[in-house]
Amino acid sequence: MAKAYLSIEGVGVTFAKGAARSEVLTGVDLKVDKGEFVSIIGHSGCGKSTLLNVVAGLVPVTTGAVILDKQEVNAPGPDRAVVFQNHSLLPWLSVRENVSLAVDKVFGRTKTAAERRDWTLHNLELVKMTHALDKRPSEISGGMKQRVGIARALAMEPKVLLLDEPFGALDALTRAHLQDSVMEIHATLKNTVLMVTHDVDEAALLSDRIVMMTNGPRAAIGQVLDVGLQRPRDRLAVAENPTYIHARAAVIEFLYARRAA
Ligand SMILES: Nc1ncnc2c1ncn2[C@@H]1O[C@H](COP(=O)(O)OP(=O)(O)OP(=O)(O)O)[C@@H](O)[C@H]1O
Repeated sequence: MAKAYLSIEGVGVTFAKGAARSEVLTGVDLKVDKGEFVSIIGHSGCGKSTLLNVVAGLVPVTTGAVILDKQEVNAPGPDRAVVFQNHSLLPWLSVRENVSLAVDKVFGRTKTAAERRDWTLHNLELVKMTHALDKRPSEISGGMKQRVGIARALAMEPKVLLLDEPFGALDALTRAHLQDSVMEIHATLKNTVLMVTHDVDEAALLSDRIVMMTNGPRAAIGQVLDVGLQRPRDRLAVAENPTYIHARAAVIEFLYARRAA
């Protein structure tokens, strides 16, 4: 059998503080193919971000391993770019500089200065932010900041894009625009994406598969749903689509009937 591109194998995480230990994740197994968009959903505090942070290399596993493209993950790296809920842009740098800093770091040896400039612009074009190149983060909206964060992550050409509730702090309309942008980018770049979300509609609209986690402590994967919706997906059209309605209902049933917090 072909090996998965990203493989989470028997991952368990226990946090220890002094004598106190809390086992947050146990026996998490998940295989993600190249180009797949996978969402992780579950009740608050079950360990979704912890799992994403393990893949990012920010939290060490207590048991098991994460293998990405045949290499074991044990530290953060540019092959796994993370976009967090609250933007992490540097306030003293412009939009362009926030992205070019990452581009220079990753491609300083392999691309010329002109290529790096073009690459920075190209990624800001992908998220429709070239109108604000010289603005600082304090001068742009929350949605725009998340767009820049996504451009910065994409510009690193990661093997996996890790999204930790990237739209969680945005109003509904901005959120919808950003979700559409992420779908367009995914259609163009065919990148591999792992996204944590609380939002059932978002998970059903964006994902190929939805990973549903059991409640913590000792959270594990309870069920994995194949969404089975054709792409490209249109948010208005899917609302009437039986496959979408079924996927949504299955996640709601898991979260609120079988795993009520
Ligand atoms: N560094 C840490 N040290 C100790 N405990 C931690 C640490 N990080 C997370 N936890 C604990 O692990 C559990 C899972 O947290 P995590 O943030 O992964 O959950 P989550 O499902 O992403 O939550 P939410 O949906 O509310 O963001 C929580 O009980 C949290 O307090």
